[in-house]
Amino acid sequence: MSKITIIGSGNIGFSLAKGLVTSGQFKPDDITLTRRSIAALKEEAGLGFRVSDNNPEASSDADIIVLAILPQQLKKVMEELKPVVQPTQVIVSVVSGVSCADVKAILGQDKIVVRAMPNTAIAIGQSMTCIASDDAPGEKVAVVERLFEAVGSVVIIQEDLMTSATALCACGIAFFLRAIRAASQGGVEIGFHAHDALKMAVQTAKGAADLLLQTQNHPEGEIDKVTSPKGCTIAGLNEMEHYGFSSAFIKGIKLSAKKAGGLYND
Ligand SMILES: NC(=O)C1=CN([C@@H]2O[C@H](COP(=O)(O)OP(=O)(O)OC[C@H]3O[C@@H](n4cnc5c(N)ncnc54)[C@H](O)[C@@H]3O)[C@@H](O)[C@H]2O)C=CC1
Ligand SMILES: O=C(O)[C@@H]1CCC=N1
Repeated sequence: MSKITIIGSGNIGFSLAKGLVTSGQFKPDDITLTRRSIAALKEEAGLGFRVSDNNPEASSDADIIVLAILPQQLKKVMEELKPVVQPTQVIVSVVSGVSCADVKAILGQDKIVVRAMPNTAIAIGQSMTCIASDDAPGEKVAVVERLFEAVGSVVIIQEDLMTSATALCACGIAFFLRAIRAASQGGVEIGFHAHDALKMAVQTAKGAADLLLQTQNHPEGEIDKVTSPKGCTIAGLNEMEHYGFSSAFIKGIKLSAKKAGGLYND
């Protein structure tokens, strides 16, 4: 069983830790979570995770070190870790906009660095995680692939597509959540109590996603099955398109991708 240290128990770091335990492949005791203050790690400690406010100490005996801090916090943390990180350890960075070369520039060219871009559904084993490395595919990348397969789906991509993956998948979960909220707000306007409207919108979204996952059909093919001629679905869809629904989604994803690429030196 690997020992994992997650530097930065924030939204994604803690979600990853919870997902790994829920997967049954790790015990809380196998995972160390760090923050700048121990007092901020009360919830983590209560769940049985190891906790620390000392990044070098927490990383020294880990098989896998996950960097899960903000891009702006990374340089300082890497300087702290530099004296302890070994070439036998696998460093996984989930930090947006920071390349493997950026990490190696501080931690050393002999280090194994793999980038991973998960989303917060990792907490329930439903992440879409993209993985990239600037090294030739090998056993260490396979280790990271298996780690993230325990908590969702994995696609291995070229490193230059990592900011695009950030926008589509990591930011993307927020975009779909906002779409669900909008649907539920529409539901309230047409007569449902908020909690019913939300439940209906959530299950409808889940059904749409599962339909595509299970049939592998194209969304437009499934939409064609819903839009009866002269019917109410096509009327609603076209009204949304007149107001720029698809265009707004595409523009949002493009802006997120642009922003994701520039966060390290922000
Ligand atoms: N939130 C998300 O859905 C995703 C975030 N990411 C990336 O993950 C990274 C973290 O993002 P979030 O979790 O959203 O941010 P966050 O702010 O929730 O988490 C960062 C954590 O790092 C801790 N931290 C700060 N300085 C530290 C230090 N010196 N030592 C130890 N811990 C320290 C903070 O206390 C905080 O708990 C970012 O680089 C982001 O781009 C990647 C994929 C998804
Ligand atoms: O908003 C952000 O910058 C981070 C990266 C991807 C998801 N959250």
